Amino acid sequence: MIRIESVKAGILSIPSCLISQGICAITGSNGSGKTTFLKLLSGILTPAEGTVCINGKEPSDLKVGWVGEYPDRNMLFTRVFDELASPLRFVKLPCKEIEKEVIRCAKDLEISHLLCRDIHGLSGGELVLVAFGAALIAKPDLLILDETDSHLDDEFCTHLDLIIKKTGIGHVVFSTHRPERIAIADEIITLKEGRILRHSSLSEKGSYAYREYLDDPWFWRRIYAETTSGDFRENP
Ligand SMILES: Nc1ncnc2c1ncn2[C@@H]1O[C@H](COP(=O)(O)OP(=O)(O)OP(=O)(O)O)[C@@H](O)[C@H]1O
Repeated sequence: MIRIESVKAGILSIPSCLISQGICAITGSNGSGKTTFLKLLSGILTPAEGTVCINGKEPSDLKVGWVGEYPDRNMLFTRVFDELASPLRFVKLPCKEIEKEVIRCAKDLEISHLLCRDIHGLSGGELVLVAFGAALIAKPDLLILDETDSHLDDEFCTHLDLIIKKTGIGHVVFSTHRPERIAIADEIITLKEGRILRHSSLSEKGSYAYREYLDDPWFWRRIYAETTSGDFRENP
């Protein structure tokens, strides 16, 4: 559970907010505070007032994975293998174990063929997968995706969604400008000028009759199930 109480941080002003375990989408127009909100959850930004508590701990005490819109800007190594291995090398895991974990991670993400490649020659989608792998390999308590889907096509997003669903990470929080991406979310927070305009949850099934469909996760799951062979069919 993520618990935000009486927080003021940058543009954000949030009296109270609870986010259950699962996948949470953050939406809102440009400059509404989405990245600031994600920075607050990750511990990159400390609130000027109030508290943020995730599973009973402060964000700085958690393992957080972060994948941004331009993942190569945060990559430290040239070879894909080394980038994936870096979080494990930093915690001084034995070499044999690191190699095993990197190979497993690459296989899960279907990027084994990229392990020996230079990151500078990768496509945007491939870069996202490598950044995603480097975030996942450390088994984070919280995975944050900041507009990671901005430059990805639908098929690629579906691939990422299935991986996200399989990770079993307690909290995944992502920001997006693409309404259909809400299909994967269990909760949606819509920000406006640093305030929470709406906070919807899948557990409120049937409560959307008078709301805008674009904010309704059930609406997008139904569309998703009707238009793909994805594995969210059981939900709508
Ligand atoms: N370090 C900072 N110093 C001053 N203002 C900031 C800082 N970081 C963000 N802001 C401002 O806070 C507001 C919200 O920014 P933020 O990046 O959180 O919005 P966003 O919803 O992610 O926007 P976008 O969709 O355009 O990426 C913006 O007006 C931005 O200029």
